[in-house]
Amino acid sequence: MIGSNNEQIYGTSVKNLVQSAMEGYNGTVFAYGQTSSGKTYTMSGNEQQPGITPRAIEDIFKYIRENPDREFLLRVSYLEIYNESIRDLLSPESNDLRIHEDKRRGVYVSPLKEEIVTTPSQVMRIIERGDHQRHVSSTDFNAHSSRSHSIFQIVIESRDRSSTNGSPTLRKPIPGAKSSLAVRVSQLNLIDLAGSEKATTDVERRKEGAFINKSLLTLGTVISRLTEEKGAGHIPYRDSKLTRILQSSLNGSARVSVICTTSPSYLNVEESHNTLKFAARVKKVVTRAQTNQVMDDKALLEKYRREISELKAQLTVTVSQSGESSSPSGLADGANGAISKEQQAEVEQLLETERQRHQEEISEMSLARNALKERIDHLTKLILTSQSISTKATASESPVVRNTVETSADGTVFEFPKEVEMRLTHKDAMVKQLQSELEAQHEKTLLLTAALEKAARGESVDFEKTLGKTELEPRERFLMEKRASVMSINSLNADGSPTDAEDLAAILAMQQKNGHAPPPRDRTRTVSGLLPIEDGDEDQDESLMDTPWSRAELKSLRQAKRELEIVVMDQERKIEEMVAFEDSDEFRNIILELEAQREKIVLMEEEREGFRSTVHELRSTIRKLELRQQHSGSAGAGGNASGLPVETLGRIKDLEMAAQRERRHRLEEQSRHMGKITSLEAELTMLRAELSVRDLAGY
Ligand SMILES: Nc1ncnc2c1ncn2[C@@H]1O[C@H](COP(=O)(O)OP(=O)(O)OP(=O)(O)O)[C@@H](O)[C@H]1O
Repeated sequence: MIGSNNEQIYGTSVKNLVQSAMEGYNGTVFAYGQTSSGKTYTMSGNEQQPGITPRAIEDIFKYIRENPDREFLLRVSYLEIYNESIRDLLSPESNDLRIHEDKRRGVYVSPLKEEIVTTPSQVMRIIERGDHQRHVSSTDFNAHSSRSHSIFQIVIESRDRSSTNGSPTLRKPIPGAKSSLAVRVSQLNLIDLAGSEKATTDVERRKEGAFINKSLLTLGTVISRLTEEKGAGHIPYRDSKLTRILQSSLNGSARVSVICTTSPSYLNVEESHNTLKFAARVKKVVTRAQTNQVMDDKALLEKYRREISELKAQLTVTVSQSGESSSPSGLADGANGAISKEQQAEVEQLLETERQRHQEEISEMSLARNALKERIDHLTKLILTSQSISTKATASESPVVRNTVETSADGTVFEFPKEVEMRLTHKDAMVKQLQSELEAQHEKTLLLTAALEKAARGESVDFEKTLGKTELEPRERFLMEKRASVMSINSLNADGSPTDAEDLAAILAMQQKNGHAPPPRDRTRTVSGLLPIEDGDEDQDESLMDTPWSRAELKSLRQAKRELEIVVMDQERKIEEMVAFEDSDEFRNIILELEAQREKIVLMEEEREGFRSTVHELRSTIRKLELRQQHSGSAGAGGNASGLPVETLGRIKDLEMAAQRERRHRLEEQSRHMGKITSLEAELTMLRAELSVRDLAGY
């Protein structure tokens, strides 16, 4: 249709076919026409005008939503026929896949990769991935010409939900009634054929053209034979890979829709005429499509359903067994009557062995139970029902479980549950808070050091005030706050983040191996207390993701989280060590001694002051005596040069010498005290250095 829009084409030629495919009829849609006439535009379209493929996918999921009485399983594959060889576009390393034929399935190709899909966006991502692998090149007419035939196939399996009744194995099989558990399997093929051009200058293109022409020529012949009035004789399906693959669709058992595209250009009138002739022939092909009921175990849906019910039955058995295992053993009863001590010890030994065996059995069963649950969840997620699709849609709209989507360098799309990210952010905040508290503590230590240095220099320091400054909160409260911080981190662990004591122990062991300080002895107890192992944590994480989750990515997130926990523990340890050091007798003794020294210095200062005033007094006495002597000398009295009596002079000399001796003694004493303060200070510095080295080694 020239200039027609994709919505119109889909509505008139494809919508009903998709509906039939959902009801169990095979369906094939292909776009046929010369190069650059709009085949790819019709099949894929663009954002403004989505083509047949995205519209069909939307309708498939809409159908599932609107049919609550059936359950579905969707598988997709994407193939390409290039130069008469078949490649799997979802497994690009594949080369020339073989075509199989059997009575039941007819002619088919087994793709290397068939993906089970649960959302429309997942299907579109798969198509995008396959498109990157397609053979596209520039022709004389089209810069992005498809050089291959592409076949996007959706296998739709469905079954009546009432026939499963939630638990198919509980139903009694009705002898001979095969169809009671019948599954409908249909295929929807969406095919974008390559265009052909008559002439090209490029050798490679000429070879491609020959193959493309061969396939399309055979397609034309097959269609012609199918419409011959006398009834088809030999139909050359085998003459090309394309007709071979389409054999099941073209032989009348499927619904087929052919979209013929023509170029509006006058220059292409001949090709357009050929296309229209092809379209006219195709219109005459009569098909008698019928639904495909599958009764054997080839149907995946049936297989999954059966597997789920078997697993559920196993789970029930495991649960009841574990219940029995955990019930107390009857061995203890009646064994205590009149038995000897040895017998009693033997019974106790037996009980202990029995208890251990039960414990092991219980843990094995719980592992098996988790594995079963996981498999059931996985299979149930793959089976689509109207309810599961709506739940998915609601979940993706919900702001609480919205996922963070990231695309890696190779284009892989990862979806991270927002909750996991939030937990990590919380932990970051906690670690930051602890770090700032550590810094505050460090500042307090600096204040104390400065005060001690001042005291050592002989300056007066108000220790009460300094200590008051550094102890704004009582020590007990400080410790309690630390513990509260750590406990709130633990509670984050407990609310679903998976922790694994063994992994943690391995990380700690690695740290020790790398020469880092081992955790304190009682730390092992704290570790297990800090990191409780929650049964079913993994399940919980799995349940956070209703989209495919990269296990490796999850593992590295868990690892990062555990490393953060270790950092937090180390910080707690450092804080405790610091506080313990400040609480220690060693630290207190140093402070007391410094105080005593300071008091001694103050006393010495006072004494020195006393001496100074004595000397001053003596000097003034001497001065007075000298003046008096001068006065009496002028009055004619005899005596020595100073005019003072000899005893007085001797006494003054003695006093002066005693003062000198005392001064020397005080100075010596003072320097001795100073020496002691310096050595104490050195000792304190050494202790601090040792503490810092231990802290560093702790990282
Ligand atoms: N109905 C249409 N409306 C608007 N643009 C169209 C329409 N059909 C085709 N085009 C444009 O024409 C160009 C060629 O179309 P397209 O690539 O779909 O051709 P093709 O038949 O797939 O070619 P080839 O066989 O070489 O792959 C594209 O740029 C496409 O966007």
